[in-house]
Amino acid sequence: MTQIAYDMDAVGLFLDIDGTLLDIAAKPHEVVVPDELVADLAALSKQLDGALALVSGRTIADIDSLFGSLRPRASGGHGAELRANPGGHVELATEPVPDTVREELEELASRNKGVMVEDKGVCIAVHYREEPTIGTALHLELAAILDGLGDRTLGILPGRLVYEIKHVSHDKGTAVRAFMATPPFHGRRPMFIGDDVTDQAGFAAAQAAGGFAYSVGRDYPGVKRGFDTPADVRAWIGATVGKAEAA
Ligand SMILES: O=P(O)(O)OC[C@H]1O[C@H](O[C@H]2O[C@H](CO)[C@@H](O)[C@H](O)[C@H]2O)[C@H](O)[C@@H](O)[C@@H]1O
Repeated sequence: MTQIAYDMDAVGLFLDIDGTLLDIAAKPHEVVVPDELVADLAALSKQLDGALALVSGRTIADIDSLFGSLRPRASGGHGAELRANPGGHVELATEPVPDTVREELEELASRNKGVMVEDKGVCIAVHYREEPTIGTALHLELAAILDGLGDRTLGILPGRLVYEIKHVSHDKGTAVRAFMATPPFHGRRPMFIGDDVTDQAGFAAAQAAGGFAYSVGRDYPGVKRGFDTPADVRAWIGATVGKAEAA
């Protein structure tokens, strides 16, 4: 199901990855990126004069490892990394998470079965997909770690059976604003498509700039449910590209 009937010509498109473009997998490296999706994203980016960016909690290096030749405009690490031009320089908007935090998280994972730490440098994901029932207790432990270190620049962002330890100064909203300030996005209407709590800053930034927000598979206040599944998003991208090619 797709609820988007907007003329894409003047849009700057921001796409989340996990749960939006890609089906959720048991482990981060087990996601499947269809070849057709890579080709369709390249065609759609061209159709939008380059005004398409992937905006993810993953690092840009990880995005590149998944999307092969695409090397898209992108933000990684929840706004901490920005690549303004395809295949270009990756700018870091924040410092890496301090080693003291990293060490505490590794120690926590070592004594909690089912907790997996994904160290992304600028942020750290603490996954608990293998033990979904421990979410509340894990959040309390993470909050205690950050309180103990007294570092108010870091916060906890909940995602899909994951807590992201990240700098509070940057998120998907800061990434959208940074892209919208420069070509080829400047002067277009932002459209953000995402599925997760972590996408809410992106939804809000797009709407605040006079644009659109569409959710995938879940409802968020003030956001239109655009799609039921990532397969629907992929089909919509394919159809949008197809329509342009047929015109
Ligand atoms: O902002 P996104 O592009 O949606 O990325 C969010 C996080 O995605 C990955 O974790 C999530 O997807 C995994 C694969 O489906 C799944 O196994 C995990 O449970 C999810 O939390 C990624 O590992 C994180 O680094 C991203 O922040």
